Amino acid sequence: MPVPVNNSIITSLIRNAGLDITVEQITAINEYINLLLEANKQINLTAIVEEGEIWRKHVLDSLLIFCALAIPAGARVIDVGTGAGIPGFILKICRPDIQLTLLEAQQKKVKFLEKVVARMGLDGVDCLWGRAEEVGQNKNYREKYNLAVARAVAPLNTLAEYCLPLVQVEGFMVAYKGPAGEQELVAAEKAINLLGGGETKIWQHQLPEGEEKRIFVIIKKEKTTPPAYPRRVGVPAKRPLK
Ligand SMILES: C[S@@+](CC[C@H](N)C(=O)[O-])C[C@H]1O[C@@H](n2cnc3c(N)ncnc32)[C@H](O)[C@@H]1O
Repeated sequence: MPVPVNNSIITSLIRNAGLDITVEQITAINEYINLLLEANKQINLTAIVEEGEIWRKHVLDSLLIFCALAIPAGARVIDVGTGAGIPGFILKICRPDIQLTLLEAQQKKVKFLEKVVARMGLDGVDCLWGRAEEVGQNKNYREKYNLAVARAVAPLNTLAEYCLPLVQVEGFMVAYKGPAGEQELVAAEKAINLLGGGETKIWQHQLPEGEEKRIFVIIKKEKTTPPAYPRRVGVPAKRPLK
């Protein structure tokens, strides 16, 4: 069992970023972290295993979206390439009103996601095993979300092809990026436009202590995505739109 990080340290870490968190939410996130670290002994879910670093680099980073974008009550949110459920689970714990889909290509990770949902009794979470290229062509998911988020999945031009087909017109996609986020946005501008994206914004923040630069690329969907996108599995990564 990991040594719990002091609640007041967590609270000040999060408050210093302009956010708030309740004791109940800290407890729920700790429960998730314990499940994550336990499962990580069997399957590779996270390279970060020190609890304070999990709070800083996974939890705080996930929560920063609340500074970058107002997410409407009851929003339908999809986390594309969620891995162990980051940022999706963290957002759901802090905003239980959202309807969350966790999309992940690796079945063993989806089994972990399902275990977390069952153990923590989370409502309104759908764990979906699949590839974004296929799910984006499925009428049950295509253009059904107010918000698509993705962290550490693909360069922005590929990621836009994974995410934008899932977002309804007037909705948003948010890509969690590091320092290369701005350059990736320049390289992805044509792809974003072709896929129905419109206005784009950058919101940035330095994580405390390590001071890693975090860039959030926020893309508003303004037109329907043409039916040809997303292309077949593997094509958006092999031949990114230019
Ligand atoms: C580096 S992990 C990041 C996981 C998590 N988002 C995070 O920030 O910790 C990338 C995940 O995206 C998944 N992935 C990559 N391409 C995908 C696709 N086309 N459709 C669905 N999942 C995908 C991988 O299986 C992997 O679990």
